Formats: sequence, C-alpha cells, structure tokens
Amino acid sequence: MTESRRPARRSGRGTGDRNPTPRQARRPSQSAVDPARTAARDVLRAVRDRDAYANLVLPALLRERKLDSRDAALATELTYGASRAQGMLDAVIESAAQRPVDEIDGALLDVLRLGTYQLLRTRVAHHAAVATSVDLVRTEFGQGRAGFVNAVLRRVGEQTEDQWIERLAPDADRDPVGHLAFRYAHPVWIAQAFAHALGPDAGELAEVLAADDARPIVHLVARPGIITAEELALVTGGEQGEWSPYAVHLDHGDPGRLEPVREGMAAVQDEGSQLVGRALTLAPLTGDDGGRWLDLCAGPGGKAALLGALADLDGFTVDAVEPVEHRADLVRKTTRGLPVTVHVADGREPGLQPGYDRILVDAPCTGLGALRRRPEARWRRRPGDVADLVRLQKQLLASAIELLRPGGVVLYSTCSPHVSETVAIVADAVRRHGVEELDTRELVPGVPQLGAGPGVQLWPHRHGTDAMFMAALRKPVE
Ligand SMILES: C[S@@+](CC[C@H](N)C(=O)[O-])C[C@H]1O[C@@H](n2cnc3c(N)ncnc32)[C@H](O)[C@@H]1O
Repeated sequence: MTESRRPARRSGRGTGDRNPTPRQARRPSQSAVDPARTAARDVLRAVRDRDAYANLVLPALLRERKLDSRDAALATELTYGASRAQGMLDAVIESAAQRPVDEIDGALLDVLRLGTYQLLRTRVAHHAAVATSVDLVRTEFGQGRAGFVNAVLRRVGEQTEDQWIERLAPDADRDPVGHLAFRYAHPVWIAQAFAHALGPDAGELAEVLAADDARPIVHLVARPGIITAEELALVTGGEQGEWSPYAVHLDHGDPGRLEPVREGMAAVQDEGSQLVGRALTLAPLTGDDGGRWLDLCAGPGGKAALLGALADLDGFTVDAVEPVEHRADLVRKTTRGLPVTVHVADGREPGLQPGYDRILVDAPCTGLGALRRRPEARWRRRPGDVADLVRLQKQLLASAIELLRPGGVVLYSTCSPHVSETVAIVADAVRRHGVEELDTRELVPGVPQLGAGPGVQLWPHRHGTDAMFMAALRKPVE
C-alpha cells in the first residue's frame, strides 16, 4: 500500500473499532430496513465470516426470503458490485475513516462497503445510500455505531469516484499497472499477470480490467442434438452468441427458472468454455476417431455434458474423472441420459485403460480468467497459490498424455490467463513428452484476434468470454 493510501493510525479504540461486541447484538437481523440491502449485507457477511461464495449464497437467500424481482436485482447489483470493487472501496473507506479497515469491526465494514459502492458506483441518491446504511447499523448495533457509519459515508460522498482515484491511486505515469489496478479494483499482482499474458498487447490492460470489472451477462449452452441455439434464443428471449454455435446470451432474469434449463435441454456455461469443449472434438487426429473420449478434470460437469452430447451424436462414449465426491455427483447430474461414465478418482492415477482418442484436461487453476463471474475471488486468491497448481497441472497433463493412444489429442485448458498456468505448462509438456503442439486457433473457427498462436487465449474485452486458455497437443505415432 502506498503512503498516500495508508491513513494515520489513531490511538485508542472508538466507535467502529474491532472491540468485541456483545453476542446478542451481533446477530444479523432481517430488520425493517429494506430487504435488498439487508440481503446484500448478509451475503457480504457470510463471505467474510465463513469464506462463503457470494454467487452460491445470494441466489439461495433471495429464494428463501422471496424478494420481488426489483429488490432481487438491487441486492444482486450491490452484493456483486461491492464484492468486486472491495479493494478500491476499502482504500476510500480507510481514507474517510482515517483508520485501516482491519481496525474496523467487520460487520460495520460490510455496511460501509455497500454504502461506499452505492455512493461511488451507482445512481442511488446520496441521502438514500447513507440513510439506509445507517438504518442497517442502527437496528443491529444502536445509535453509537450508526453515527460512525454516518460520518464515514458523508465523507465518502463528498467526492466522486474519479476524485478518490485521483487522490488515492498510484501515479499513472510512474506506476501505470498499479494505477489501473486501483481504478478497476484488481489486486496489483493480478493486473501484472494480465499484462504479462497480453505481452505485446499490454496496452489493452485497461480494457481487460474494465471488462472484468463489469457485470457479466449469462451465457447458456444449447445441448447439441436436443435443442438448437436458435430455438433456445426464441424460447428464452435471449440472443445467439457470436462464436459458439451452441451459445445464447441472456442479460436479465434468473436462468435457473427457465424451462429448457430446468429440463436439462440447456445449461449455464460461459461461451469460452463451450469453445473449449468443441475445440477438443474438432482437433485433427492421426487415424480415425475410435470414439473413446476422456474428461480428466470433470467437476462440476459443464464440459463433460457438452462432450457427452456431441459424443452421443456419433455413438461415442466419454469417461469423466473427478476426485471430489460431491463434484462427481454434480457431473452425474449434468450428464444424466448421456453416454458419460463418471469415475471418482485422481486424474494423476485414475486406473483407466489407456488408448483414448481425445482427452480434455480442464485443469484446476487460479480461475483468474473468470473473476467477473466470481465476485469475491480476486481478493481471496494469493500469488502463492500459483506454484502448487502448476505442479498439479503438469502432473495431470503428463497423465493425460500417458492415457492417449498414439495419434490422439489432448486439449489442455485453464480458466486463467496466467502464463505459468498456460503457455509454460504446454512448453514443458512438449519438451518432456515429445508431443506436437497443434495450431489451436484452427479449432475455434471464426473467432478473431487470437494472437500469434499456436495456443489460444480468449479475453473478456475481445471476445466477451471468460479469459480461457487452450492448447491442443497430439501424441506422435512411433
Ligand atoms: C476447472 S475445474 C473443471 C471444470 C469442468 N471441466 C467443467 O467444465 O465443469 C477443475 C476440476 O478438477 C478437479 N480436480 C482437482 N484435482 C484433481 C485431480 N488430481 N485429478 C482430477 N481432477 C482434479 C477439481 O475438483 C475441479 O472439479
């Protein structure tokens, strides 16, 4: 943190500090305060207290409390917006409160983040943003703490987001990546990883961070052989995607309530993930396709279901490996009725008969390419996470190559553009295992701006997809 962002520490502990609060006063309440902000506050609290995932807690809570569609939309915007922008909001709160956020009681900090988000990034009237935040705190903690929140938010509201950025962000000339990271609310190490992955196109960093910071629209996949994207778009009122022949984009509503989704004819899946599944099926083999396909890291089963539907059209089969029991269960559910066999096993030693024609290694990764869909993830991930994942990724890819028949193809993919997890893993496999790297750009026909190849890196600002990476490797015929 720079000098300018670190406010002077106050001595003593006033209202709003980390003093333990009496137990009975700490229980979150469904107060008389408006239900949207109460719901948003409760989700932020679950994320902070229990390491919960906002995108799992919020929909369940909206259903349980039966919020009408207007309140649900506001709760969603506030929860996800405040979660994504957390680093920038905290810097503003620290400055306005004149104390580090880790000295502010967590329950108050949740409300301050929501209030600050409304003041800086929404059109909610300032008096409403402040008054509703103060109400949330007063009903739970009483007047004293409400007064602290009131004072901080009034100070926050005295300046616009741009003015706060001007005041608190690192200088754009001296530290351009740090400046953009602050402006678009990303940890600096993640912005650096994106700049590194963009390479000669690092000038696009502002665009990728901005796209990552925006509310993403829902992508649906139309199950091949069951419903076409055109039909799905008609039924749902969505629009067909530009790149995947199965994609439909929806910019409103709860996809879980759509009939085609409830009946398993369609599912929620980013268009980039659809392109990955399809690319595996388009890769040129040496020799005929014997119809034995494998998904080595299958949970929760989005790509296994797409592969299963495509395999079904040709009378082929898919084995799907997932070591985590409850995730293997999800794969069973998403692939019901398809020619997919689920194996609960470690992909490094799955105990399967070698000889597969096509294998997908959609490796466990940092997920830095899907941050727009996982609101709090960017603040949870640590640079140190990368090394352990890289080790696992290399082992899984080696195992897949072992399981391929000569002339078969493995598609390695990650929902991360971090070069340690992408091109470095592929280069290592080519060197160690003598596999041939194919021009993967040819496996995503019609998609522009794919760079110099041979691997494919998709980007939200270019393609409207998550930042998926994929590379196709063919095992030589002896
Ligand atoms: C990126 S996700 C795969 C997403 C999946 N392909 C889809 O489209 O739904 C990675 C998966 O790999 C699983 N995994 C973790 N360690 C593994 C291992 N040693 N062998 C196989 N899979 C593993 C994780 O549990 C997780 O479900």
